[in-house]
Amino acid sequence: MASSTLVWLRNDLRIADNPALAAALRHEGPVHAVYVLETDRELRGLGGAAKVWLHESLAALSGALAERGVRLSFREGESGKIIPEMVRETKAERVYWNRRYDPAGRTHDAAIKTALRADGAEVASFNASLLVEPWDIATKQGTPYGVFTPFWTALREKPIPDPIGRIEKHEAISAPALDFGKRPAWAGGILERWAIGEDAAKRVLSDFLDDLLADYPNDRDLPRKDGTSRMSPHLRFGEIGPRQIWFAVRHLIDSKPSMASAGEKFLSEVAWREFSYHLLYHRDDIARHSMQERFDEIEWRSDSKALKAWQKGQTGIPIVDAGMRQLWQTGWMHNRVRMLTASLLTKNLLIDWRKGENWFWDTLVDADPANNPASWQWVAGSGADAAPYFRIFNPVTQGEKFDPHGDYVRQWVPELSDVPDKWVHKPWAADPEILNKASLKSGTAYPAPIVDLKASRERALSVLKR
Ligand SMILES: Cc1cc2nc3c(=O)[nH]c(=O)nc-3n(C[C@H](O)[C@H](O)[C@H](O)COP(=O)(O)OP(=O)(O)OC[C@H]3O[C@@H](n4cnc5c(N)ncnc54)[C@H](O)[C@@H]3O)c2cc1C
Repeated sequence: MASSTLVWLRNDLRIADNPALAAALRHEGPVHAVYVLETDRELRGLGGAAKVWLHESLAALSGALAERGVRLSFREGESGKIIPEMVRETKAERVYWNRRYDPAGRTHDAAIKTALRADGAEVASFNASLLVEPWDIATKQGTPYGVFTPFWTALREKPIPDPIGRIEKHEAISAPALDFGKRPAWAGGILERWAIGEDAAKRVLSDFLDDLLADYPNDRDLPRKDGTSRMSPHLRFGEIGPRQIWFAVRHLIDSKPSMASAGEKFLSEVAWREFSYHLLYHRDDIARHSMQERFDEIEWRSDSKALKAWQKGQTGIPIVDAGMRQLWQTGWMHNRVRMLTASLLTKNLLIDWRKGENWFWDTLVDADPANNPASWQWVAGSGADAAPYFRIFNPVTQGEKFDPHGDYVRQWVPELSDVPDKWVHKPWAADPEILNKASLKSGTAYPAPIVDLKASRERALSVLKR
């Protein structure tokens, strides 16, 4: 009987354009796949919302793999032990996986690779999750990029490999039942909102390109509109890869040149993800260390009451509370509002960006090892190519600009449903009668702001400029 191959799945939960899986299926013998929910101490474990997504995604993938003759196993524990065990159990002579790019993950994988090779296995790794490997893109001086725009210019010059076309199939097997344990009670809002898995990812992309891309440059900043792709959790778990997105947009532009500028804008956002991965790969643990060292000297405030109010969407600043409630209920938040909530925490409340990053890590379905810390550091001002420390978002004027009629606020903060547009982003300035009426109607009073926006802005400027 031909020898077997083990595919170790991580952030690549798809059949199409999955180089490790495609390589395994080119061999004749049995192909096994495993996902390990890793508990190794040196690795960052998944957050709660991401785990909910993961389980649904694996359940969908298990069926699709079985149709191609691949049995998926789900294990929880230390991958450093489980992968060699699986190799023994399946008598695999080959082990394939797609790469990850965080420093701890890379060191971990390199050690596993060395141990497996010492035991005689053939081990190979591939690129499933980036357009260009981080070591294949560098400045003229040969150094990594620290600024987005030249990075994007360089990326556009690079040849992007076509997604893998045909994939071999082995004889179908029946899909194994996977045991993920009990689903948390709060998962309902996430499962209601999202269709999860590779087929859903393809549908979401195609609907976005057909219906929303043309208006994306304008609509992407309006939180009430469904004007962005919502591809982020699908990309996070690799239910779709960036090469598939890249070529779908390029083909669309070729067939419909009027879509060129919207298509380019969308691809430039996908390139921000690439840039985050470039930073993740080249910098030292961006979830723990500020990229600009002086930010690790800042005396951040310790204010657990304010942190809790922020997490629960009870700060009294409407657009911030709307965003934090959207996050809690659906596992996702609009990009503009992510910036505003992060700015309130790190600037007005002067709370360490890592506290916010951790909360997002636990509550976002798209919690991404590169995008999350890189974006938090961008807002805090501590990152590469970050907003300068003195750029502090004003959530009132931002709300008035991007949610002019307060539709987004009213959707997530029902206490403000009856507050007129003029006051919806600054209810503290309205006649108390108006607020009393609104809270009587909704049955809950909306809190007063936990921080004075003007005074806290001054405080942030004086602390951050030191
Ligand atoms: C504080 C903060 C935390 C964030 N945390 C995450 C995170 O954990 N995971 C995550 O995927 N994104 C994160 N982002 C970036 C961005 O908000 C999301 O990628 C975007 O809102 C996802 O929605 P979408 O797929 O509809 O985006 P679209 O506008 O449709 O963009 C398409 C894709 O491009 C990428 N992209 C878009 N904007 C950015 C950006 N600013 N930076 C990096 N990549 C981008 C994403 O992969 C996204 O799915 C964060 C932003 C901020 C300000």
